[in-house]
Amino acid sequence: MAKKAKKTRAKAVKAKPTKKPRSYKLSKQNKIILGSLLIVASIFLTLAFISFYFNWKDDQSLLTEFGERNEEAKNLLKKFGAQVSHFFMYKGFGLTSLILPFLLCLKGLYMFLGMDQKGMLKKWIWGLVFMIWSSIALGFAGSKQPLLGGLVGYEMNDFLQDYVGMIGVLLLLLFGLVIILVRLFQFSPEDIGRWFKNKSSSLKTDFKRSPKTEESEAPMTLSLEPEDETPVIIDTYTHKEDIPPLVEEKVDDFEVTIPGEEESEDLAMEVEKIVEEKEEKKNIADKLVDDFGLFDPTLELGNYKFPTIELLDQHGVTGGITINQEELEENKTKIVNTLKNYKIGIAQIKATIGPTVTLYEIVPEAGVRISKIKNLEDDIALSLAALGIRIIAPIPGKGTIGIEVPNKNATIVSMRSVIASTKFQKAEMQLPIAFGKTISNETFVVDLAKMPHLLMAGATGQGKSVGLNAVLTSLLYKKHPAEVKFVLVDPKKVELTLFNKIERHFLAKLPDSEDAIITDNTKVIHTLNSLCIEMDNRYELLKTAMVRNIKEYNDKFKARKLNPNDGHMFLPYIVLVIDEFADLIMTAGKEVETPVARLAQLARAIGIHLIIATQRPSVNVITGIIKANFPARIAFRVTSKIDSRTILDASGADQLIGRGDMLYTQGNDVTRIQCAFVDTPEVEKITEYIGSQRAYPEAHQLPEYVGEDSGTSIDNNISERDAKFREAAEVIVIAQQGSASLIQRKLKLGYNRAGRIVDQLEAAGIVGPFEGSKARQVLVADLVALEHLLNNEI
Ligand SMILES: Nc1ncnc2c1ncn2[C@@H]1O[C@H](COP(=O)(O)OP(=O)(O)OP(=O)(O)O)[C@@H](O)[C@H]1O
Repeated sequence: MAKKAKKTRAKAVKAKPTKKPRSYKLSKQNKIILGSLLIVASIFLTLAFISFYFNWKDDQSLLTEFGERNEEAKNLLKKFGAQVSHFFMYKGFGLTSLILPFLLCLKGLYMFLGMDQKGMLKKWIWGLVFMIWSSIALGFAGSKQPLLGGLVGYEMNDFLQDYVGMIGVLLLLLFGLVIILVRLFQFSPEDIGRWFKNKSSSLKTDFKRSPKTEESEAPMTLSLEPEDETPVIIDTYTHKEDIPPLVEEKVDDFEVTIPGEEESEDLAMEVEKIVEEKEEKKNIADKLVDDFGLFDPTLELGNYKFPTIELLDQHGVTGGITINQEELEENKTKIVNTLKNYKIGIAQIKATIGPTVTLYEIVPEAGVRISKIKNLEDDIALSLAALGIRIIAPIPGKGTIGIEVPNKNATIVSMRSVIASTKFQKAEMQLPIAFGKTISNETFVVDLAKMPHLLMAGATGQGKSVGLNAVLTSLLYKKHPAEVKFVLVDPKKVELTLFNKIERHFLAKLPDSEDAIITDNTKVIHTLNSLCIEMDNRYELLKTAMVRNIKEYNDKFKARKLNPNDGHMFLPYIVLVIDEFADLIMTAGKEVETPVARLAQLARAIGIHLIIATQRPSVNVITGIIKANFPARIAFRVTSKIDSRTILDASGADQLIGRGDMLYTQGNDVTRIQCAFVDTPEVEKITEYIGSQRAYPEAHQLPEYVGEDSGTSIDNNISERDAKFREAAEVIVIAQQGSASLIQRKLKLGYNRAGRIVDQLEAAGIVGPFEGSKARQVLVADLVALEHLLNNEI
């Protein structure tokens, strides 16, 4: 109420005719009087100051005896002059105090002549700045002459010298000079050029001017007046008789000087300098960033602590790989001898020791065929009496042949060592993953966002689950809950359950589902379709933001260039992990394959990345379309060469030794890596550590997906009816035509779903049975009857 009353009062005030503000403008006469007073004062001060400069020592003693009439001051303006000058020159600004009477005189002249005083305040401000600057400059130049810079100049100079020294003061003064030249005198390098140009051209015209032209044409001179902000005036009058008398008050913006009789030949043209309008360089986004800083997505869980390295265990021996010299020598001799038996000479041999295998690089003698060595793989394996020998002939980009021989004592690469490695800690990647260590014992870190999806395969018990845990652990150690969300699909129901603890931090789920970790096949289909919707939504957001990928989008959002009121938000990466993909394909087939393929094809730019693991890498599981969209693949040990080819498009995975020994490819090169080992208790500790911290109110919500399969076929189960059942019934009853295509059109549904609804309508007794090409009969006459029927059902 009070507000309302206030508003009406405000309106009433508004409605009143606005009072004219009182004008404090001086009359012309008063302006002349005040102007002359200022001019007189300025002359008085100038004379007093100049006279003080020469007589100040003599008049010093009189300053305290102002009332004494017998004492006479030497100052031209006597005692008063001496007092005032002492105040301004001695105690004030020294010689530069003369600027003060100059400014007074300027103001007085403007008033006296009734000139437009626009810009006068600016002149005063800059005049005073100039006075202070020159007082310091004079104080600096002549510190022994107190009257040069006055007390102000002396003290300020002294103060500055204490802090920045002599050179510092000099530099500051130079900088001040530049400011004054630019702001007060509007000085710019072009001005000098223009001034010289004008000078020379006016000289030229002076010389060239003939008496005839003088009569007919008035010469134009350009003069630059920096201070005035009035537009350019071009005086184009050619005859002095034509010049109309100008009333000064009326032409506020113009300064026109009417030339006298003898000046008519030099009719001046003033060119006003145009002062560029100030450009507003900062837009709203920059201002918001200035005020609030960049948007910080992690702010909601600002106190979130990343898991510590102590949560991970040091497996196996500490202090890296131990080199067994004997083993090395033995293997070398065996390789050399075996090759010698087949008449292959070796020019050079070099060993690189890795955690599980040692790579022997050989350079064969000239003329040896590479294929010959490749064919000896089994023979070499036999002579070395070892499993898991792999021959790489030639090693890409090296021109040597590699023979990988497993070490007798494999070293476990613990997750702790790879997480603690500088390479991982300093990785500037969007989704960094530390897989393990390469054969040359380097930590292998890749960016999942660049892969952009990962296919993982390997026979049972070879390290897939550990590999998945390594991937998830890497992300947990590097990413804030606001930056990444996991969608975990685990048909085995046991592998990923530990991650339940971080549901409200890191997991994403469907709106109405209880468990964040998906174990049931129909839910998987819903989730995959929901992710497709999320993908489409995100593309829409990217389109409106006019960016090409999630990184650019988030950067733009952080820079506050996207308005949350328009639906924009910070987009976390979504990592979809599917364990036992074969199992899903076997049970759900196309319904799983289609959304997975769609996501794999399109989701890379909007930050949804897929990791799919399978035990059975057969072609009906890893179909062509999936394979084509998963360039990054990992193969743990598989049982056959065919499986190896299915995953890697190359053999080799069948030669691995298991227990985390894996091959990674992201295109052509295949890298052998020992996967980092992270045990279940470690994962438990990490998830507990994260889970015990403050979390979001709920897991990240994926968009709702209403499956076309909702509802069951013919049985009349009310609770399982499609959400659109009632609407569809109404459409059918109104149209009195029982066809699925009508429902499809009116309710914008898919064919399958519409068909299922018709089945449910039949079960409910609303439409009759299927009648071939004819539409079904509608058994309910009108909406009232329909209402009655449906209410009775309940
Ligand atoms: N990187 C590794 N380093 C050392 N040992 C490993 C590594 N990865 C796996 N292992 C060993 O192999 C065992 C089986 O690994 P894991 O459970 O990951 O196999 P899997 O491929 O997931 O099997 P399944 O498909 O049957 O679930 C582990 O218990 C562990 O002892």
